[in-house]
Amino acid sequence: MMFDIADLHDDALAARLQHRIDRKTKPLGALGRIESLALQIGLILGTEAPRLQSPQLVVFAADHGISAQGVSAYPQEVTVQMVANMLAGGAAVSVFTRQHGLALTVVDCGVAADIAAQPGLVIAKAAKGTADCTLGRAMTRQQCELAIDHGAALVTQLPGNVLLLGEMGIANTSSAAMLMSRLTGLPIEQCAGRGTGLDDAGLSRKVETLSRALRLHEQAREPLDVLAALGGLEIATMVGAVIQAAHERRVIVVDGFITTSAVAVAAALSPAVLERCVFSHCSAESGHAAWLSKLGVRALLDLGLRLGEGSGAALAWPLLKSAELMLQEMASFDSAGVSEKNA
Ligand SMILES: O=C(O)c1ccc[n+]([C@@H]2O[C@H](COP(=O)([O-])O)[C@@H](O)[C@H]2O)c1
Ligand SMILES: Cc1cc2nc[nH]c2cc1C
Repeated sequence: MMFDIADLHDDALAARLQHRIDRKTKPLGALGRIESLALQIGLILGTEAPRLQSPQLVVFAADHGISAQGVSAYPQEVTVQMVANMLAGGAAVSVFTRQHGLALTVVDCGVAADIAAQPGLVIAKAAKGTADCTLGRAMTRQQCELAIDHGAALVTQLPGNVLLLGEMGIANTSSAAMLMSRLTGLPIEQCAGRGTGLDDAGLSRKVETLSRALRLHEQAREPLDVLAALGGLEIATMVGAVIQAAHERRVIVVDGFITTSAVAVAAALSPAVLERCVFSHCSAESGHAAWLSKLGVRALLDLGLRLGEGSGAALAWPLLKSAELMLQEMASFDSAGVSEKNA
């Protein structure tokens, strides 16, 4: 697995892209964040005329041993039930990917139950769920590395140049919150949220449980150790997918709190990964805003979303498409014969 991702610094290309954007028929800067998005897409794809091709939304699914501690508002079997729903076309991510013509793949990275082979499903199971990390490591180092390899191998098989991240896993906001706390140094109270909808008592119990797990794994400090001790199989698989996609210079669309945890681990291994990431939205999960700001990034949307699945990434897709088409199709002051700004 390659962890050294080159940074995208290309001042000449950045200047050419910015010039193209500035010559479009609009007051300077008037398309706001769509302009910076177009610049970013051009830099990732390494061209003044970027084309987004064959966008792939991948949902990484797995179960979490820590769900036995009552840290989620829903039971573990919802993971496999929602995978079935996604494949049958009835989940939010199924609807939004269909709406926008995005390819949808669901990956069983470690769902406790076995799922029958079927179209749209990839089986890349490093284990049948993680162990309860309040009692020991969530994954062995071997399982964790196998999951990372699965994610990288999967991306090499996907067409196109855009990867949209989604995930499904009951209790995975617990893993993501612990990763956030350990990677950022923020106290767990600022990282853990209500997830699928815990009440106040449930949230207190979750914070107490996660504090205990963090104390048990006090020694885990290096990114891959932290991931193995506290992470999830879907998160580890996403880490591999993100690193591979960054290496191949794909545009990576990051969804909510859990997909951010995978990107944060990947960025801890190789910071230039972040230059390839577009953050679709700021999740309503309470730690997400602080994490985005710690990472030094800004999300496109703020819609109160807290679903996961890649639903936010799919909703943000038309904005990426508009940024691409702005560069491609919008006239310039010269081509349209529009008068320039007053001197
Ligand atoms: O993406 C988010 O920001 C997000 C926030 C809260 C919940 N989720 C989804 O809800 C599940 C995890 O919530 P929980 O309460 O079981 O830890 C998992 O399937 C996620 O996809 C996702
Ligand atoms: C119903 C349901 C759908 C989900 N999609 C992603 N996480 C989820 C959690 C639940 C509980």
